[in-house]
Amino acid sequence: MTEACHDPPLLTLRDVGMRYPTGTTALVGMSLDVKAGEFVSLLGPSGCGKSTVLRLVGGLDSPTSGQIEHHWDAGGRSAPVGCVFQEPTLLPWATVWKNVYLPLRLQGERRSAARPRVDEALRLVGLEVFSKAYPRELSGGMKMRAALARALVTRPQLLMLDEPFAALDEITRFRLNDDLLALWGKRQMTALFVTHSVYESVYLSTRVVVLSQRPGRVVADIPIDLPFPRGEATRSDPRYHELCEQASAALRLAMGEPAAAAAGGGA
Ligand SMILES: Nc1ncnc2c1ncn2[C@@H]1O[C@H](COP(=O)(O)OP(=O)(O)OP(=O)(O)O)[C@@H](O)[C@H]1O
Repeated sequence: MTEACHDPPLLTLRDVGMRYPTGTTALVGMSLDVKAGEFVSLLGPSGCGKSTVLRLVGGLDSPTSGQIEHHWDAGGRSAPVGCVFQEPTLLPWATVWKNVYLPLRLQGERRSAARPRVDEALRLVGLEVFSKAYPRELSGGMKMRAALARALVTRPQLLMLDEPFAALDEITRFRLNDDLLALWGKRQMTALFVTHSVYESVYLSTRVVVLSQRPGRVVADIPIDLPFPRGEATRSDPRYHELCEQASAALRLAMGEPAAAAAGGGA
């Protein structure tokens, strides 16, 4: 998928700092490029500012220093960003179909015009037969699929995911990892994925970016050269384990542990 990358980067963070009005400095000197077609994971200790990066990129907050540049394609019908959070945050009183339709409805699109895109998003995540179900009738994994469909329905140029599978059991998580990668390949998307899991970050990504303890900044940028498609064979590939060790060592250093411990540690 790295072949799909081209210049200029879709997203550039240049020396970004973020100090909240409460006085907490979440980010200092954070620089990052994300090229079109990449799958970049942000890995870092709890509270280091990973979600803050997503908030800034999504325009929910403005950095207190530095710049964020986007090179969105302004001509097309696709939205700049789509977001998926750890909680699926579906409207409980609306069917799956209406939940997925919501972003288009908010853009003023009529139901009949939106139907093909909503149906397509549901098909992409394998929920087409549950379109009339209510969130309470879905499993945790299915709710997350619905949240993914809602993020995909606007065909975002950058899909941002904030620990989307953290609350799911391991089997469901592995399955959703594979489904997400299949979608990423099919849609030729660009993804920015926040996770605490070294294994998940290496499995999914073309690059793993490790952040320091708060205030967050990039301390390691690890290209993941595992071939696609990824699957069960990837998890037993010695190169996968080597890269997991490398990411794990970088994370331990980021957390202030000495290099010797970092070199020997697991995820
Ligand atoms: N709206 C806010 N107002 C004040 N402080 C905030 C706000 N949002 C986040 N913070 C603080 O900024 C720091 C970074 O938070 P952030 O949620 O970005 O970290 P994170 O790496 O995503 O954490 P986690 O991995 O635990 O989800 C934390 O100390 C947090 O308390």
